[in-house]
This record gives sequence, C-alpha cells and structure tokens, in this order.
Amino acid sequence: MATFKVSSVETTPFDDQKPGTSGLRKKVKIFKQPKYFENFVQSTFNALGADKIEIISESWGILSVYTALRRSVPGFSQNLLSQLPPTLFSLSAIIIKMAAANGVSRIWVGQNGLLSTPAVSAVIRERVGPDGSKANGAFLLTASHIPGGQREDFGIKYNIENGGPAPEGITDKIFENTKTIKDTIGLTSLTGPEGQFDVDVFDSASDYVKLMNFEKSYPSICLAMFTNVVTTLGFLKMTLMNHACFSLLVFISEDFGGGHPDPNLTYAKELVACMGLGKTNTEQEPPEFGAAADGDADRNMPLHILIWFFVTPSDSVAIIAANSVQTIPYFSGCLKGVARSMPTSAALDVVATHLNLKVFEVPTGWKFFGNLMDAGMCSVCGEESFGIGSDHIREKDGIWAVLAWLSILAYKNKDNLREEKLVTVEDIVRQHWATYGRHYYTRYDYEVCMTCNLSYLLFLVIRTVLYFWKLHFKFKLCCFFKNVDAGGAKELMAHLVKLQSSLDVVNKHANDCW
Ligand SMILES: O=P(O)(O)OC[C@H]1O[C@H](O)[C@H](O)[C@@H](O)[C@@H]1O
Repeated sequence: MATFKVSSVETTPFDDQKPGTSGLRKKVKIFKQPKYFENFVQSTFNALGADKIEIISESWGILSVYTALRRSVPGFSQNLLSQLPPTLFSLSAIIIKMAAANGVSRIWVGQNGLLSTPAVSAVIRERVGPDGSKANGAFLLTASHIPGGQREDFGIKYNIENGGPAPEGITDKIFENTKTIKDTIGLTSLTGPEGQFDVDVFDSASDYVKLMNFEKSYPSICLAMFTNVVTTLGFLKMTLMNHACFSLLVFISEDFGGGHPDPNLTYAKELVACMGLGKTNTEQEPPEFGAAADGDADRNMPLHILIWFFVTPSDSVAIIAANSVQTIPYFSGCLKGVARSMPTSAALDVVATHLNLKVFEVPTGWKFFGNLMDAGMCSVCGEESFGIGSDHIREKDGIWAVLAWLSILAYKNKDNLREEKLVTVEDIVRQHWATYGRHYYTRYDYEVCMTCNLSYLLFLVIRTVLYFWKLHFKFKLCCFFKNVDAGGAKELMAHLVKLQSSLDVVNKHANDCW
C-alpha cells in the first residue's frame, strides 16, 4: 500500500502512434522524445476507462535465446538477470506511477520485470491475487522479433483480459486518443505504506508452468526436460533448465547482442551452424533437435538435422494439428477446430478435411485466433511467420510449439528406442507429405524499406501474380513488409486489391511507375 499525490502534466499529441498488428513499434530514438511513451500509456488508460484496470504486468523482450538439445552439460549463468538494462526498469516505473495515478489499485510485476509474452498471457488468464483479484490486462514492453537496443526498435502493446492482444476496437480508440491527448496523469510523490495501491512482484514462471501442467500434458518428455527446474530465473528457468540433456547458447543484452532475434534460417545462423548445416564431416555429432525462439519467446523454429532439414511454419502447424490428439494429452482426445492466418499455406486445411475438423482463415495477427478460441472453436493455430500456439493461452507460444514437436518425436519413437535409427523430424515431415500432399510457398522479407519503394514492389508482385494466373499456374505468394506503418500498409493493400480487379488498370499504374 502507498500514499501519493496525483498531478496532471500538459502534453502535446504525436500523430504517429497508431498501433500495428502487435502494438506500437518504433525506433528507440522516437520513443525517447519527451512524453512519447507517457502519451501512449495515458491514451491506453483513457481508452480502457480507469475502472476497468486493476492489475498490470509487464514483459521485457530483451532475450535472444537459441537452444539446442545436446548431450553435453550446459553452461548456464545464474547472473543473467542482473544484466537487465536500467532503461527498461525506468519505463516500468513510469507505467507503475501512471497506473496508480489513473486509479489502478494493484499492479503485478514479474520478478526482474522479465516475462515471456506467452507467460504474460498465462498470468492474465490464470493468476489470482490473495483477495481473489484477477488481472484486467497487461502492458508488454518488447521489440519481439525485431532488432532492439538504442539504435533499433522498442515496442509497447496492451493485452486484454482474455490474455490476447487488444482488439482493433481498443487499438483504434487508443490511436484516436493519442491524436487529441492534452494531459498525462502521473505522481508527484509516492510513499508508503498507506492507501489503495499495491505493487506485487511475483515469480515470473510459476503461472505459466502451472498452466502448462508439464507432467500431465507432456508426459513423454517432462521427465527428460523438467526434473531439474531451478526456481529463480524468471521465465527462462522452465524453458532452458539446467539439465544434462540440455545445452544453451543464451544471449542477454539490451540490443540482442547486435543480432536480429527473428527465429528463421537467416537470423538464427548460429543455431543453424551448430546443427551442422553444410558440413559433411563434422567432428562433433550435431544435436538431435534444435529450436530457436525470438526475443519474447512467442515465435519458434524447430530444426532437426541428421541430414539438414528445416520445417516450414506452415507445415509445422499442420503436422502438430495432425498429431496432437495422439501425442498431447492436453487436448483430451479431440481438437475443437484449427485456424491459420491468410498467408499461411493450406497444409492445415488438408489436415482439417482429413480429420473432419473446422478450419478457419483469419487476418494476420494473433488477436483473431483469440476470438475463435474464446468461442471454443479452435485448439491449434499458426502463422507462417514462425508463430504457432494452442488455446492454453491467447498468444503464440514458442515453448509450447517446441514441446509439441518433442511430444510428437517421443510418441513416434516410443516403441523404437532400442533401434539404431530413431524416427526423425524429417521422417515425420516426409510421411506427412506422403499422406496429405505437399504445399509450396515462398516468403520474402523486405526490411527497413521506404513506403514508396514498397508501393513499387507491390505493383511488381501483383503483375507477377497476374502473369502466373494468366498461365493457369496455381501460385501462392506471401510478402511481408516490416518496419512499415501497419495502417498505411493496410490502406495500400486495400487499394491494390481493388486494382487487382482490372488487369488494365493495374498495368496502367505499373507502367506509370517504371
Ligand atoms: O507478436 P509478434 O511476434 O511481434 O508478431 C506480430 C506479427 O508480426 C508480423 O506482422 C507477422 O507477419 C505476423 O504474422 C505477426 O502476428
């Protein structure tokens, strides 16, 4: 409990605070403008209505974690958390004070401010305070899969009471507020111990671990992976525990060590090398299984290499869906339905047809899966951007996806452990293709582009697609534009979709362009 004085401070609006698919992501230098961060937080409080909020937890996306299952004993530093950058703590303090001033009665902060995004979702859904209170939502501070640090990106997003990202109704309101905001409300003094405001620091991992119910839900692997869990290392402890079968390469720093934490073949190159790509005669036998996660642990990339093999995210979600009922007791013998984002390949749809399941196609963004899950219509879902999850929470979950894969591997090898050759990820994927057919697609990432160049590029893409259609090829193409204002990209897309209806018009625009 604490006493404090509330004061209102004049501010001027910024016109560029429109939240994208995953909240507000900008360069740190933009966030550093006076009042920029406070304006967004205040606009969020204004959009929610103070009486709606009681508890807020936070997540720092400052971890770039590559893990590999190996036979060696890990080198695991117990002091990792002491390296958390002070800037992030000061942002936490700003939110705490503004929350108090805006009428929030209690805040939950993960120990050291360190949670994964899936863990935040679990906390909102599962954590119950001593007086029976539950979280109304959470601020998450993370650059996610984007490069972080002083010269790179930072992000803030708000998740609602179902544990998932705020829906467009709320983010639109936040944006409207950011354009008209005149005051932010803060504290001039904060002393205790009287008054109606609590800050509880809690064990970052316990709610997630409880929810995952490892021993019951993942029985085939929990004994191998979760026996030696140490209980003091934030969310890392239950994912990268000190076990003889687990070896870690962990980088913790404000700027991801200068790296790009997107878990794909390009950016997880240390992992790819460690898994033996391109080596025919490795001195050391490569690990049997490796996985990469992004900065906030919601994206994943499982790798399995005996002969180098990579599973695309679209195949990955289809294979998990096809095998999950047999291999993961959490699903209690049935899936409620499955879903994928629009650019994700239709491999999942084929599985759904075979299993007589409903399949849904949703726009990009995890909030759309959340709606289906809240309605009890979806158990497993995924996006081609390395995000896969289930209805245990309302965020994608890199740890869950890796556990799902390990469960499948364990199941396929259960009668096979004494054999020379185990069933591999590659065997499972090839068997899947043989059963369900194979889907091909290409993903292109264009990063840090000017909007005008992107418009030009979109014209090229549309021309190419139309060309292929004309030749009666079946063609599926995904394009992703990062570091672009999501609202602008959406409008541009809508405009171009209209243009697609007429080849002549597209050609005219395209010709004007070059
Ligand atoms: O929450 P994040 O990991 O940052 O991902 C948020 C979104 O980022 C990009 O827009 C991807 O294309 C989406 O598929 C993803 O949902």
